[in-house]
Amino acid sequence: MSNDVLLSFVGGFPDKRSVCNNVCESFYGAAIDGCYGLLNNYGNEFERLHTGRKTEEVDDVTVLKNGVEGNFSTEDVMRVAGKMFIHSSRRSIDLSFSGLTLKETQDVELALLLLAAAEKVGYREFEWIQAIVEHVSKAKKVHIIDIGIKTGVQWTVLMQALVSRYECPIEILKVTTVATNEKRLIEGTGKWLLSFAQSLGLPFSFKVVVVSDMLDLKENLFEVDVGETVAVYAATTLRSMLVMPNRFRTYNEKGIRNMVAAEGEERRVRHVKFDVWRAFFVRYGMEEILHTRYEWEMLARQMEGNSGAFDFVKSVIKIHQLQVLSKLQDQASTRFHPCMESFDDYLSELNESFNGRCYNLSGDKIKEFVSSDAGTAIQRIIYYFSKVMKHSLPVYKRPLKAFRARKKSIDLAIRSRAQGISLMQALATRENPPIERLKITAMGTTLRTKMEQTEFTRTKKPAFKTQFKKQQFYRNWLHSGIQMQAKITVTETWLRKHRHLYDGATRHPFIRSIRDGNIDISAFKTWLGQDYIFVRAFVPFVASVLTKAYKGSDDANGDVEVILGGVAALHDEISWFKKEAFKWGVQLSSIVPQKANQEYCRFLESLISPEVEYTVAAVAFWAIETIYQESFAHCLEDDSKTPPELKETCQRWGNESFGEYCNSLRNIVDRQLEKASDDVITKAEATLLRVLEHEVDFWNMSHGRT
Ligand SMILES: Cc1ncc(CN)c(N)n1
Repeated sequence: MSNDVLLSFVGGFPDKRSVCNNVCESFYGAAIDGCYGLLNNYGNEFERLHTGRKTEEVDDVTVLKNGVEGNFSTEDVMRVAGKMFIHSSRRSIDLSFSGLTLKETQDVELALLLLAAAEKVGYREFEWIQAIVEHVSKAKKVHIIDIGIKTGVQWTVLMQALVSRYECPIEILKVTTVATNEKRLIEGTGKWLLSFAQSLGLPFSFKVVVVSDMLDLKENLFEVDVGETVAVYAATTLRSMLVMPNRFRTYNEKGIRNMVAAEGEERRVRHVKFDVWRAFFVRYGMEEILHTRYEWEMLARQMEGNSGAFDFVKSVIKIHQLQVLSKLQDQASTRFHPCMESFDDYLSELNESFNGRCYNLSGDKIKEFVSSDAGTAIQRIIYYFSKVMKHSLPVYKRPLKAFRARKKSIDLAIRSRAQGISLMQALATRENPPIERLKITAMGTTLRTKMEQTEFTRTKKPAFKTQFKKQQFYRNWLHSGIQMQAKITVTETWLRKHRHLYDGATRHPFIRSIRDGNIDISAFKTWLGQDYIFVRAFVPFVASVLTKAYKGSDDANGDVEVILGGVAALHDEISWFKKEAFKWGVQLSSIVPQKANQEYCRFLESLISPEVEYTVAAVAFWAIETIYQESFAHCLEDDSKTPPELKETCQRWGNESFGEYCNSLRNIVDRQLEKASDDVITKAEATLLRVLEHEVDFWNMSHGRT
């Protein structure tokens, strides 16, 4: 098959792609992966579709029989089904007029079922991440080699799980990805992941290995350190290799042939039954995961709770098995390859492994399929697995969809806390477009109290394990609804959006010099004197906010009390400045306010005006206090080297109760913003930006910079 043909194969899904946009990208990609082996022999037909030549013949299934009456091979079945599948969104093909016999028609229908079911495999990504989570549960240094990273959103799930681990705190997560092109895009992914990891406090590193060709990949390109647990993830690789058939073949076919087809010396791997497939998956770096408790034990347990996840992961394997089977059947034509002689054994082993555990296909139904004489073995297995896959319920479907949604406001039904948290964090760190609101609706009748208690906040509990225990309740949950809302607040959105500026204000070199213990004391004294002047100007401003709160808020939420506390604390603060100035020999009465300070004080004064809305003034107040809180708290972190004589200063703003006070201010602000007009929200955001700029200027001034 030529490159072009493969390209045209990818391009053969235009309608569905345009409908589903990004959400379906992996979906169809996976379908392509999964069906590749089944479809890759039908290049001529796909080529015709792609190039526009003979497209009219699509409906003419008899043509596809190549005129060989009564000799409709598996290949023919898959070719017709593949074509119908691609065109199914445009128009249906009525097989009754195709010249196919009833049996041939049934075969095509079965194959169509398989293709339709294969679509579902796209959501496997998250299942595999979950498997990785299990696999690295004892590892302190985790190194993910992601061959073909995309948005990277799947790693947020892993990050969340790693930081939630109690027993075995994670030391570092490394992600290395491979790029042949799109390096810039990948670096963007890396930046985003880094900021996500930072938001979780997770040590993280991201590296891109650039190769001009996938075949150049060598182990030593990945800087694997001693003690690292490495997981290789290649969710999208196969798909991308469709446009590079030689690569695909190298990865795919050699493995298959070697394991199941080669004989004598050539045959290096001798496995039978499941081992064949396990070995096959080693080629994709998946064996370890699929072998673990997760695959064979934990997932089996889930099945008792009627989870579709089990079917789902299995189905991924089975799809690939089908590829092999179809190849084998083609190669051996009348009988299966020696290693597959026990094909019926294989089926009955499958039967055993599913029996009693598989939700929809347990017991009689399995027996019915597996032991019936209907059709050929391959038809039975196609039918069997397509049914299995039909019932798969990929639990991460919605979060993934939601993350990729370009909307600013997302409303979705979600079923577990783990997903909720990951999604929230992923959304919170998403830059384009910044999320404004996430509304989560949980449905249920049983476990109502449990659901109501579910906080969508960071948790120390391993979220992934509990998630599946709950699955047995899903069906009940769906009967009636209770609502929970986990909002992304306006302030959160702003801080995300203006992260750079915010970090500039809270991690300024002046602050870092305190934290690193190399502060120039004269700079500190400058700051002390200037800030005393600032705080004096701050008093009337805070008083004006208090007045506005009294007039402007319904006070049901105690705004006035919180702000009054702030006013009262300023009295103490001014006394502290005097004492501290005395200690450092700073003559407060002779301090002349510098330009940056003057401008900041003027800005404060402008906010005192009654024309400035309470909400706008409150935003400024919250931001001013919070920037100091975050800055000085940074100097008190465990690894800081803040000089002892400056600790008290840092404590003043960096202490926890000041932090709580800032949180109360933030709640006030968010409540106000919630009901504010667009105009006020716009003004408030502009005010926040101005505060951030003034703060940076203030640090610059103290630090001796202009
Ligand atoms: C410049 C400045 N910004 C904020 C704070 C904290 N009230 C302060 N004292 N000085």
